[in-house]
Amino acid sequence: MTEPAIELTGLTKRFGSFTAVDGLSLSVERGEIFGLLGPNGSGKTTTIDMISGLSRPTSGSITVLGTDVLTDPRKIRRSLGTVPQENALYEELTAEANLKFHADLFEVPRKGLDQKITALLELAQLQERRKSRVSTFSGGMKRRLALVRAMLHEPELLYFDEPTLGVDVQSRHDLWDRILELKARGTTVLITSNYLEEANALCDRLAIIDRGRLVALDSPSRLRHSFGDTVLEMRTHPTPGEDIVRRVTALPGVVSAIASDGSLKVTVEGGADVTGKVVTEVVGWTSLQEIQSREPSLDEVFLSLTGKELRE
Ligand SMILES: Nc1ncnc2c1ncn2[C@@H]1O[C@H](COP(=O)(O)OP(=O)(O)OP(=O)(O)O)[C@@H](O)[C@H]1O
Repeated sequence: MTEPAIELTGLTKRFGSFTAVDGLSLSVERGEIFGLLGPNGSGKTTTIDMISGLSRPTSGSITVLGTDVLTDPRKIRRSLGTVPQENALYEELTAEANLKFHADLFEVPRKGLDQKITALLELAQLQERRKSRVSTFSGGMKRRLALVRAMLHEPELLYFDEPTLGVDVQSRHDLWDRILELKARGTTVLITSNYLEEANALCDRLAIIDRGRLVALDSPSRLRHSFGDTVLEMRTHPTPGEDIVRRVTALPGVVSAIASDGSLKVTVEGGADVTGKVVTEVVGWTSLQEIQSREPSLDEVFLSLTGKELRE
């Protein structure tokens, strides 16, 4: 069996008496898109810095593509492509010059470089803008260029920090397609994101971390269903009081019930049977004007696990 792309065991980082990453153990399989999610300050960047060999753990171990990061951080940097949040492109240079500059930095052989740049600009859908200055690009175009620049030295593992932060909806979908294409070519992709819809659309598996600890790790769909099967959104008049919320919460199969502003949101497990009981209880106490049922969202799972919204 091939070893995982990344394996963290008991990874811990302390800054003085503050523990930023606290005994984190997980593995990222080769060829998957893996998302690291957590509220602000939960330890994502600190974890990535340790995986990239930029910062030393206080304790624990990290293996990347079979190599111990602590003994050979230079090797890791060569097998890792990184797309930082701020792109770090040279705005006054053309797209092509940016790629050539990076190729020199990573000692990419000159032979075949032009063809490689052409192929990457095609992947980024920027072939027509090869000779344009980056300062004339939209946010999405810059993000796509930064992505293919990180692929120049053909890394097996790509780290993408907040892939679509600050880009418009159309560009977001383009970027997602590019990332999925890289996965189809066999690249392992690690992303950090504050955007749950993105994590849902892209990731095979997600790790949710809070205060430096792993609180959940699974596929987006299994994470959603670990929280309940169905969310019932009910519009009522008047807003249900605490006593109704308590009664509904006590029903078998009810995971949670929250009342606010003329509505009651109930998460249930167990389908129509439970829904019927919830409705009977609610109509006994207040007037039910509308009911909708849907799948739980990742935001709700995240909130229930960490007590915080992901985007603050
Ligand atoms: N060099 C440092 N010295 C002291 N504390 C630090 C240092 N670097 C990070 N921290 C603290 O460690 C915690 C985790 O920070 P980190 O940047 O890893 O979080 P994050 O999950 O990446 O947050 P964000 O989503 O805001 O980028 C924070 O409380 C931060 O203040």
